[in-house]
Amino acid sequence: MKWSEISIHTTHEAVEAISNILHEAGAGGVVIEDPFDLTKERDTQFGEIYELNPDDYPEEGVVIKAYLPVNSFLGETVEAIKEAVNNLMLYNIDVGRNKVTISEVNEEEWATAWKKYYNPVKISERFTIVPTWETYERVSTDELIIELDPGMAFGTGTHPTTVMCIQALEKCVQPGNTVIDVGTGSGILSIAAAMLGAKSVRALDLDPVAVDSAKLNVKLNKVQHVVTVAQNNLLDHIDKPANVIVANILAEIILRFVDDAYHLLERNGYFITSGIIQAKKQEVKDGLVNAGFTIEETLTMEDWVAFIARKS
Ligand SMILES: C[S@@+](CC[C@H](N)C(=O)[O-])C[C@H]1O[C@@H](n2cnc3c(N)ncnc32)[C@H](O)[C@@H]1O
Repeated sequence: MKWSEISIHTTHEAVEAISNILHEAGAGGVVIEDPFDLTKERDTQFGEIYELNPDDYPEEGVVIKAYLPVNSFLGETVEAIKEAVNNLMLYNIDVGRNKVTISEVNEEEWATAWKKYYNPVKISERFTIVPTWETYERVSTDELIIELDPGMAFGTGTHPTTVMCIQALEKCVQPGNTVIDVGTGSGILSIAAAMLGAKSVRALDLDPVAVDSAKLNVKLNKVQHVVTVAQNNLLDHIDKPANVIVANILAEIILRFVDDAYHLLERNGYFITSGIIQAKKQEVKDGLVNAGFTIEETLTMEDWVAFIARKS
């Protein structure tokens, strides 16, 4: 298996939390390079003093390194790590420089390197995701094919959190529905909703890279007459009601807008939430129920959880 090294330059204060995030993201081994180690008295069990190479250590702060398997959702894993580290600021943890670098495959190569691990994949009853650079023959007449060039945005379609959202959309979206996709990334969920017959879909993301990528993929799949893509923070300033709201974002972020989602939904509307790790399952469930939702279904895949909640 091929590994990619992720390195995060941060503070002593954030070491434990970031190490946990890396472990949760599936990192194989975490290495901490702390300049304090250079000045510590050290000797081996045989009494020899051994030396560390100062070039391996940062002048200030700490560098945490971890190794991630190179697979079709390496991009998503790195994005999710960055997002989780940024979120530490919400808990008043000083993350310092918070400089994230990826090596082994460098950043430019990385944009294309993962392509060879990314093939057409059937991810639900009806949907198959096909990378733009692959040719694919439709297997059955009712198969829905999403062509995708995720670039550097999250959403190759193969990540468990995305797969569960698409499966949930298949159950919830009725022809003629209006849909809002919060944190659209590559636009994949909005495209899926349009292909399921939604009459209008709003695809929102805070990250301009995601907005550009979603616009490109929406055109590629010829659903631009249904899907509008815009830069937006969660549901801020959105006032048109919807039948379905879908959000594949981290638990902490979902909890910030459950009330907004409840108010924007039509009666009997669905709120599909994903991106939730097992440890946060109960907290999100409580948040949804407290806002007034009924949990219709809980989906799980690997260590991830998704909810289909309904406004009655
Ligand atoms: C895990 S990705 C999901 C991408 C895609 N929807 C999928 O399911 O594959 C989460 C996305 O949420 C976006 N995001 C994070 N915080 C946000 C916010 N406050 N408002 C809007 N989008 C946000 C990120 O930029 C990222 O593209």
